[in-house]
Amino acid sequence: MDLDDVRQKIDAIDREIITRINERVRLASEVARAKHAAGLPIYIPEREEQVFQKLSSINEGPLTEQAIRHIYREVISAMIALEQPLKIAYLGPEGTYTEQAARKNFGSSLDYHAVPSIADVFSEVERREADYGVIPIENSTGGAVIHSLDMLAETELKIIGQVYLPVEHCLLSHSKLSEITEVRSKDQALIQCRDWLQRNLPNAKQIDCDSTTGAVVHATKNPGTAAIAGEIAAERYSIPLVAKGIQDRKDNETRFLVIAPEPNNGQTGPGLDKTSLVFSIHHEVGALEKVLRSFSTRQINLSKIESRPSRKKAWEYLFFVDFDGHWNDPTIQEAIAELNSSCPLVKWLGSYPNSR
Ligand SMILES: C=C(O[C@@H]1C=C(C(=O)O)C=C[C@H]1O)C(=O)O
Repeated sequence: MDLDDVRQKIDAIDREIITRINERVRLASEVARAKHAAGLPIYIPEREEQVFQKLSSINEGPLTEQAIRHIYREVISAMIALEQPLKIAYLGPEGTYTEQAARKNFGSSLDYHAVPSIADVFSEVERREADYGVIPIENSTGGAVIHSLDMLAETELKIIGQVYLPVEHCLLSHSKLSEITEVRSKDQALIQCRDWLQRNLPNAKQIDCDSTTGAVVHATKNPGTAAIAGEIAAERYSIPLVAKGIQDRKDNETRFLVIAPEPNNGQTGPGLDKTSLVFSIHHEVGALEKVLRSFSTRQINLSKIESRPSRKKAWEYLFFVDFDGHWNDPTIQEAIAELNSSCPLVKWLGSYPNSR
């Protein structure tokens, strides 16, 4: 192989790619401006998912579907940033898994803003200080993030997207494993590493912190202490990795939600959307079963149900469900009409692309 020859070919292809990418950006900008003039949002999750789906169907490799998504995610992110400086509020501080999820969803060109609590993410978007918010909602090992569920029941904001992020926890410390007497992290991370901690640090004190990053900052200053956090935090705070992949399940994943002032306008397509809903029931025999039957008789697949105290009256509950399909699907509207006739509360939380 003549190296120079191949490199010349690569250079020519690069010229062509840059021209074509800029052509694509110009066209998307035109769409964006038209949307802006019509008072519509520039960022349309369901349209992006359609683009990603189309790309995977035409991709013949060797690049993977995921690699193609990453590349296009960045192209779209850069176009949006050219047109409008969208601001994304996320549960911080910088370096949290929620920041990784936000960047995975919106790409690296937007304006990211860390806030100290889940409630602050909601209020930033409610006050229009941020265009979108990103919050954790559930982990495959540790379960629900109850604070997020409680906030969703109260807010007028809508869920417009979801992000799944594989979560690999690391033990970070300036001390050796045998010298560690205290481990700090966010409660969910401690729960996800419960068995590992029991086996490897049975005598260490476990302390719950507001964020994994907060725990890392503490560990950088206090010998004998360790933090559980992601590898990114280790790099950012220059603290050694004592152990990697310490979560009890290798397939540990967290699901995050993107929240916005307005719901998505359109559907992604048949079988490609998910809907979240919260409802309450009367204290009657079979009330919950009746609701579930409204879904099952119509072949609507429930992917999750979670109950929480209503926080209005003792021993009254709210039920959070996720199911396949879009709020505007006629079959789903039929099921909702049944719920409305028997439930004191039925609140749509949003419909969004059911992408991984
Ligand atoms: C250009 C559009 O807007 C944005 C950019 C997209 C793109 O570059 O493909 C897709 C969806 C939107 O987030 C559009 O709605 O078509």
